[in-house]
Amino acid sequence: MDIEKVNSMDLGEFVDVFGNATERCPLIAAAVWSQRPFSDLEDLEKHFFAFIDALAQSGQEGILRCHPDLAGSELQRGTLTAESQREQSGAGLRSLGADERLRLAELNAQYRARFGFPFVLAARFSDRTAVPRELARRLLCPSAQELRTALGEVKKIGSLRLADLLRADPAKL
Ligand SMILES: NC(=O)NC1=NC(=O)NC1=O
Repeated sequence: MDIEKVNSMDLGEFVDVFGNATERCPLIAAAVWSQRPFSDLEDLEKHFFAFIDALAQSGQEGILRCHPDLAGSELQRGTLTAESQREQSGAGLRSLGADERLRLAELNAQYRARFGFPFVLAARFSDRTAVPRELARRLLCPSAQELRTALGEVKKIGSLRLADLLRADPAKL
């Protein structure tokens, strides 16, 4: 899809296509739409990120809370969004052993209890051994630093998803 096609979209089309660039946060796409026209993918991405950066901390934490746990109940139940499903499967999280899954569930629960939002990491840059290692490491970080780190992961996920969408053939959308 080329950027001219993106710039020609009405609000409904734009949110249909880009609404899940940030997991379960279509509001961001609805806000970014009004910033068109975009010069290229990088410019589009910049507007998504600027929206996130401009939010109050409560809004930023809200974005994190919209993310399903890695290897959590939604993965088991098959209720993940298509993008999350692909990302988590690609990291090998669908084939964890019972003990691996239990350890991740425990670490996710500790993390959420400490920070008040779920552990978020760009699964496409990770794998089944790195996820628990990163979770255990970040569990020890100061809250303010961890919020920044987690939002950085949201941006990595968004960047990959936007790149996929811009590469996608509109006929298949
Ligand atoms: N909690 C998460 O980090 N979730 C996810 N990361 C991804 O890359 N996809 C997800 O669903």
